[in-house]
Amino acid sequence: MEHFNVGIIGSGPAGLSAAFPLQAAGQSVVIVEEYLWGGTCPNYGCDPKKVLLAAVEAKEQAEWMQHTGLIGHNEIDWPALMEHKMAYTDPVPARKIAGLDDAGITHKYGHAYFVDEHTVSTGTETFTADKWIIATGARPARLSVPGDELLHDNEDFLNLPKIPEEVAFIGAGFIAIEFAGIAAAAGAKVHVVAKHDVILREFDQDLTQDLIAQMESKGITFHWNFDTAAVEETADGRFDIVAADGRRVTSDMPFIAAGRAGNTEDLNLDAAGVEVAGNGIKVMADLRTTNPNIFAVGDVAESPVPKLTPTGAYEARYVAGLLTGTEPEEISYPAIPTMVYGSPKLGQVGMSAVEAEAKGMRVNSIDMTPWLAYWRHKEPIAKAKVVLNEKGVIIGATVLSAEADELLNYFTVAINQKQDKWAIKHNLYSYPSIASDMGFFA
Ligand SMILES: Cc1cc2nc3c(=O)[nH]c(=O)nc-3n(C[C@H](O)[C@H](O)[C@H](O)COP(=O)(O)OP(=O)(O)OC[C@H]3O[C@@H](n4cnc5c(N)ncnc54)[C@H](O)[C@@H]3O)c2cc1C
Ligand SMILES: NC(=O)c1ccc[n+]([C@@H]2O[C@H](COP(=O)([O-])OP(=O)(O)OC[C@H]3O[C@@H](n4cnc5c(N)ncnc54)[C@H](O)[C@@H]3O)[C@@H](O)[C@H]2O)c1
Repeated sequence: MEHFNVGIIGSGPAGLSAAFPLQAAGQSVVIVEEYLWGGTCPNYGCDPKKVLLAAVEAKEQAEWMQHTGLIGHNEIDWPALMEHKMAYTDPVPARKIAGLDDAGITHKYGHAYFVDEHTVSTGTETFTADKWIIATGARPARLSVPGDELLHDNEDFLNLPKIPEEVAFIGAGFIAIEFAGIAAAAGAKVHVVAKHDVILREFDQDLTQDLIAQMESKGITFHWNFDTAAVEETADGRFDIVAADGRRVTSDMPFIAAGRAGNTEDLNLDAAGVEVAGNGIKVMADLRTTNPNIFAVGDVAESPVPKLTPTGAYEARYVAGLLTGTEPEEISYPAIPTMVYGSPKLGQVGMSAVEAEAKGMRVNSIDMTPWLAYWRHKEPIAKAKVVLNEKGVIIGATVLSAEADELLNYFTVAINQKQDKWAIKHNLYSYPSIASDMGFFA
């Protein structure tokens, strides 16, 4: 039986982000993966979504600029766009394995489960390690209603060979809003089936109203307060999502986008003394599980941060540092930007405007549509709400715009570096650009 200093279960952004620094620090490392090397984000999550979004963004920009220097109508050629996406995603697993080989990290393929607190098996091979890191990620949460098995998931959407004429997304969170925008731009008739009367409940509900209006203007239909009771196949081979009150949403392909559940069940955690809590694995302030020799990071860890690629990778690097003596006994997180890649994009970092207003703090609400960076594309909507403390230091920002992802990163740096308006103006940025407007916010 092979023995390692550290074993890692799962090769997503979290698992891989632990493996490399541990190996570089002289630890012997084994990493086990049961499906696609690289995990959710690069294979069937963030990255393929953003490849598809490139065509959506180009199409939208061209539409805004009709008769302002551009003429002619662009359409998304879905099969060609999918081929473009595959050219990015298909090589991912092999590239990840090559990276592990280059670093000399042992990698094993198979479903890993605990035999005891130091021993993990894939059924065909068994290894021991002094410490284990669980980085098994999450999967789509399912509905316990009749017909749930008829629903497709994020991986199916991101691999669709052709875009159906009519699609429906159950859920009103990140995935439903992002995929609805992509499907609508690709020519599908789109339904968003929302359990309540809000979307993206963790975001500014003033700006989500603008986002809803933008989505409706693209023909997306919202079905509010829709309590899904069943999914049924119709006589003509289509699918009905049926509400408890009898309403029906019919489409060619219904998708589930109702949150994610941590992959905890098939790990035989009891054998290792690891407890689950809520939607994942219970962790302490140093990301140790209830077994001090076993850690959990990323989507599967019930840590108090949004479940995103950067947060998972950050937790993994922290544990690697903790195990090699370079990190303290408690993790502390920097400001975490969250970004919904909708049409337009909506992102938030630091203190929200709602929280700031409740505390009587200063919030600058800014309409950026006349600003050069937005006006030149004729962007229909571009708004920011910026929270400043009593010293004029930016402590929070929410942005709604096609450019929100890049702008939010500058706010994130400003918040982490506690930049006041003088510090912000002390940076020189290429002009004119999204960044060169930073001085206007403080
Ligand atoms: C559609 C979609 C879009 C997203 N977009 C974004 C985005 O734009 N930005 C962002 O920051 N985040 C985004 N996310 C979230 C992001 O993908 C996750 O937060 C991130 O992948 C979590 O990394 P992880 O390593 O914890 O888990 P994962 O990436 O899920 O990796 C876990 C790995 O563990 C493997 N595994 C599980 N159980 C076992 C086992 N028993 N044995 C062996 N292997 C096992 C799995 O096969 C998987 O490869 C998106 C997610 C989805 C679904
Ligand atoms: N841009 C990004 O960073 C990004 C993009 C996609 C996914 N993600 C990650 O993946 C996670 C999963 O995305 P998601 O959109 O599935 O989840 P989510 O948590 O963002 O939203 C879940 C939605 O499903 C709804 N819902 C819950 N139970 C329901 C039910 N029984 N019937 C109908 N609706 C129900 C909720 O009201 C909510 O609107 C995100 O929370 C995020 O961590 C991130």
